[in-house]
Amino acid sequence: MIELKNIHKSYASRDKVVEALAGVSLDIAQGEIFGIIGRSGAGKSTLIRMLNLLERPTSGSVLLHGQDITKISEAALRTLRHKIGMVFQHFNLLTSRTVLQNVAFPLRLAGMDKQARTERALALLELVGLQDHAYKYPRQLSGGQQQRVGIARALANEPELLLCDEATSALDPETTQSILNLVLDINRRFGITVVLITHSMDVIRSVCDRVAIIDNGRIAESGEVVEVFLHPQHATTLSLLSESGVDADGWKELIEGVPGRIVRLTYRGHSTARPLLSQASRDLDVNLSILQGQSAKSRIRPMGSWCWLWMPILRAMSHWRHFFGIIRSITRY
Ligand SMILES: Nc1ncnc2c1ncn2[C@@H]1O[C@H](COP(=O)(O)OP(=O)(O)OP(=O)(O)O)[C@@H](O)[C@H]1O
Repeated sequence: MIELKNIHKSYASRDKVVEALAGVSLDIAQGEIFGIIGRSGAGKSTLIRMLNLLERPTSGSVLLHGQDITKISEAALRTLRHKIGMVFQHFNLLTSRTVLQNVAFPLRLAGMDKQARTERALALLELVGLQDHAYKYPRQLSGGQQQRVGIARALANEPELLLCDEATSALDPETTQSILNLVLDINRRFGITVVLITHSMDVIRSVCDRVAIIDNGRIAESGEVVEVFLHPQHATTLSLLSESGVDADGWKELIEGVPGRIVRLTYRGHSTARPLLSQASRDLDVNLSILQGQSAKSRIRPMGSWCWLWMPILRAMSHWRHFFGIIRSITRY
């Protein structure tokens, strides 16, 4: 649905040029929730703003359904933006307008008559669970409620793409989860493609199908969330994972001084809950010891597990593969 091709973006400030994006290429599929994560200053906001051309690339192309939107007229771009909703970190609501007026605002800009836009805004408020707050002002709502208003407003023109720019960063963990559940629900019910940027791997794990890690204006790595969590490659990914409690690099210390073979097994999906290791130990007659392991959940399904095993006697790896069948990977150290 969206293709970014070799995007560069430079900003000239008084004494130097900052290269915010240095050759970013990405594909985002229709109907998926795509997460972009990186440290502060990595280029996330610049990147997400390329998708509706709030920022224009210095070079490179942005293709939406195959059309390069950097080349379309301003009038065509205005029409296109109606089909792209955006949710902001600090909600960006009009403080002097009621909740209902805030949600109806984009409909007014699109020329819808008053009765129709009031009906649609009320339906949207019901969708986000705020039907009883229509005539309040933003200041009378909690942060989480204000973000629900922001989401209802972003959905007003029935967008096919929803951009979430740090939409949960100003919220506490419980409210964050309820907003993420709402985003997931909207994605499932209406098939809206969602691109979200965040600092948090927990946000990525909770809702995203795929993720790109951005570092210093470049894509450090990208892929299915499960794969990136189970097989992180880049130092930034490892440190972001470690901050969210996934010590994906801890095995290096474990290996030092341990005699025998060490293998790392990863498996995913429903096999996560099966007693695979004890079964394997019995059936293959090997002794093993678990040095470290973890299992985690992504979106609504179990994401998978990994563990490092110490095995004084290690049978042929092919036996293991045959035995588990569903094992994702076996790495031998
Ligand atoms: N309008 C601008 N003028 C000059 N430099 C800019 C501008 N916008 C962004 N930058 C610079 O580009 C780089 C990337 O900024 P960007 O806001 O995209 O990062 P970010 O990953 O979203 O950071 P944060 O998580 O802190 O919001 C930074 O070095 C930033 O200072």
